[in-house]
Amino acid sequence: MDLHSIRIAFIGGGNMASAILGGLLRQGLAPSQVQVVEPFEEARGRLAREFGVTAHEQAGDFLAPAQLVVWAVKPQTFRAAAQAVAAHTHNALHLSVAAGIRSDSIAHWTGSERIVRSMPNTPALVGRGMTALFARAAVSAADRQLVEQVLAPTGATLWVDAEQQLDAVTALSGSGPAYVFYFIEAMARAGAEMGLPPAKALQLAIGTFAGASELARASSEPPAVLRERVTSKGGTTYAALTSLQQDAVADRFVAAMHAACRRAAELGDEFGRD
Ligand SMILES: NC(=O)C1=CN([C@@H]2O[C@H](COP(=O)(O)OP(=O)(O)OC[C@H]3O[C@@H](n4cnc5c(N)ncnc54)[C@H](OP(=O)(O)O)[C@@H]3O)[C@@H](O)[C@H]2O)C=CC1
Ligand SMILES: O=C(O)[C@@H]1CCC=N1
Repeated sequence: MDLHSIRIAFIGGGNMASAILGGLLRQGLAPSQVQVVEPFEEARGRLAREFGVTAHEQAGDFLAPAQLVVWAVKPQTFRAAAQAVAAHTHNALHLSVAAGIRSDSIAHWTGSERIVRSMPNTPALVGRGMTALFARAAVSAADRQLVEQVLAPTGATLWVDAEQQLDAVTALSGSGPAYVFYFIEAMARAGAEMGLPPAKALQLAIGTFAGASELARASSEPPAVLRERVTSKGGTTYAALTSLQQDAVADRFVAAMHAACRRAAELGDEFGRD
C-alpha cells in the first residue's frame, strides 16, 4: 500500500489522532484521503480548521474504502465506538493507540485479525515521540511497514514480541512525559523558592531536561556514569542525591510506575471484550 493513495479512517479525533494525522499531512498525504469519526462538535471544527479533513459525528458507509483504521478513542469508549464502526469497515488493517485494550478484544469487536496495537506518547506532537508496537500473527510484513511509515513523522518506533509488554511500555514511555513534566514543575518551583524569577527557573529546568536527555542519547556511557560525573565529592549534587536517597525517591518512583502498569492491565479487563 502506498501512502499517497491509501485511505485512512481515524476513530476519535483528539490529542493522539491529531499528532498522527498532523504528521501524515506533513508527509504529503491529502486531507481527502482521511475520514474522521469524532462525536465532539468542537473537536470536529478544530480538525477541519487545522487539517482540512472531514470529520463525521457518527460512523457510516463513508468508512468502507478505508484500508487503515486508526483507533484513537479512550479505552472506556473503545467498545461502543467499535460496535458502531465495525459494520462499515472491510478488510482493513487496524491500528490502535488505546491503553490497555487487548488485541483479542479488538479482533472480537471488529471481526478482523489484522491488528497492530501501539503505545505512543505526546512528544509525537513535535515529531519526538516514542511508539512501541505489537502485531497479531495475521499482520503481514507489508502491514508492519505501512504502520511504521504512518508513524514515522511522529518520532521513533520499536516492536515488542509479547503483547503484555505494552502495559510496561504504557507505564514507561506512554505516561512518561507526565513524569518528566512533574519533575520540571518541581525543579522550577524549587528554583523560584530559592530566589530565581519563576520564568527563568522554568527555562533552566526545561533546558536541563532537554540537554541531559541529549547527552544520555549521544553518550556511550550508561546514565549512572553520567550522573556520577555531575556528582563532585562533597559537592552540591552529592547533597541533593543524598537527600533523595534518604527519602527513597527512586523506590517510590518505581512503585508509581508499577501502579501505572497495573492500571493498564486493569483497563484491559474492565473495558475489554465481554
Ligand atoms: N494522551 C496521551 O498521552 C496518550 C494517550 N494514549 C491513548 O490514546 C487514546 C486517545 O487519547 P487522547 O487522544 O489523549 O484522548 P482524547 O480525549 O483527546 O481523544 C479521544 C477522542 O475520541 C472521541 N470519542 C469518544 N467516543 C467516540 C466514539 N464513539 N467514536 C469516535 N470518537 C469518540 C472523544 O470525544 P469526546 O471528548 O466527545 O468523548 C475524543 O475527542 C486513549 O485510548 C489513550 O489511552 C496513548 C498514548 C499516550
Ligand atoms: O494516562 C493514560 O491512561 C494514557 C495512556 C498513556 C498516557 N496517557
